Amino acid sequence: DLFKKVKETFGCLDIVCNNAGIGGEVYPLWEKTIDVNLKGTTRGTLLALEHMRTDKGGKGGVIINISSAAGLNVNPLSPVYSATKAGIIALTRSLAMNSEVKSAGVRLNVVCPAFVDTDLIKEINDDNCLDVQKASKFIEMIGVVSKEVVVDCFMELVRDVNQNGAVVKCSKMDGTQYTSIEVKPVT
Ligand SMILES: NC(=O)c1ccc[n+]([C@@H]2O[C@H](COP(=O)([O-])OP(=O)(O)OC[C@H]3O[C@@H](n4cnc5c(N)ncnc54)[C@H](O)[C@@H]3O)[C@@H](O)[C@H]2O)c1
Ligand SMILES: CCCCC/C=C\C=C\[C@H](O)C/C=C\C/C=C\CCCC(=O)O
Repeated sequence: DLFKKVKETFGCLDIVCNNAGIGGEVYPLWEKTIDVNLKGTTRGTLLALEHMRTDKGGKGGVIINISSAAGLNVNPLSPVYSATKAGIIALTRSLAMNSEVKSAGVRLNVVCPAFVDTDLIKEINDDNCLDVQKASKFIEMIGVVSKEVVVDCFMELVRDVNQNGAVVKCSKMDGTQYTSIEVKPVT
């Protein structure tokens, strides 16, 4: 598998980004959206952890998952997509706050971009959006950030060893913001 090959080639696996994602709101595409976005990211995260945890022979590291502002806010035009992205935030934060994962030297953070200048928003259609006309107006209102803004945010979360469980939103309108969600400590 890919992670094994990385370890053989470079000696360890220390940075993983789960980025793959699609939009799809009609049957059977909405089920594929859950499979790719939520199940794919979950599978990638759990597998990466197995290879990175110091208590399992890894050297520690950081996992960055790509969610969306649609996972933080509501998105009436693509509710299934939005649900998958909310799930990614919950998965990432929960694992980041797990004491065994923390002790094993792995950090997990999540990036939540609003609209970004990529193929995903160029391909908005009746299959992945409940109202394409409204979506175009919505995108115009929210604005579109460049890929570089998202990459900068990603790199900051990789480099800053103090960041664990961070949820960072980047949007044209509000810039890059660390969100704060109350955590009730589990005893
Ligand atoms: N573009 C945006 O406005 C925006 C905003 C917020 C979050 N995101 C998220 O950013 C991530 C990247 O998307 P993007 O905007 O670059 O769009 P994109 O369509 O350009 O890229 C998506 C990538 O996912 C890959 N992919 C899709 N299904 C896959 C599968 N089953 N297995 C492996 N790879 C698969 C594609 O090959 C493609 O490279 C996604 O998770 C997306 O939800 C995008
Ligand atoms: C609107 C239809 C989107 C269809 C799915 C395709 C692309 C999705 C791209 C992004 O992930 C959507 C991101 C953000 C939109 C949702 C909410 C915006 C909230 C803005 C804010 O909180 O500042």
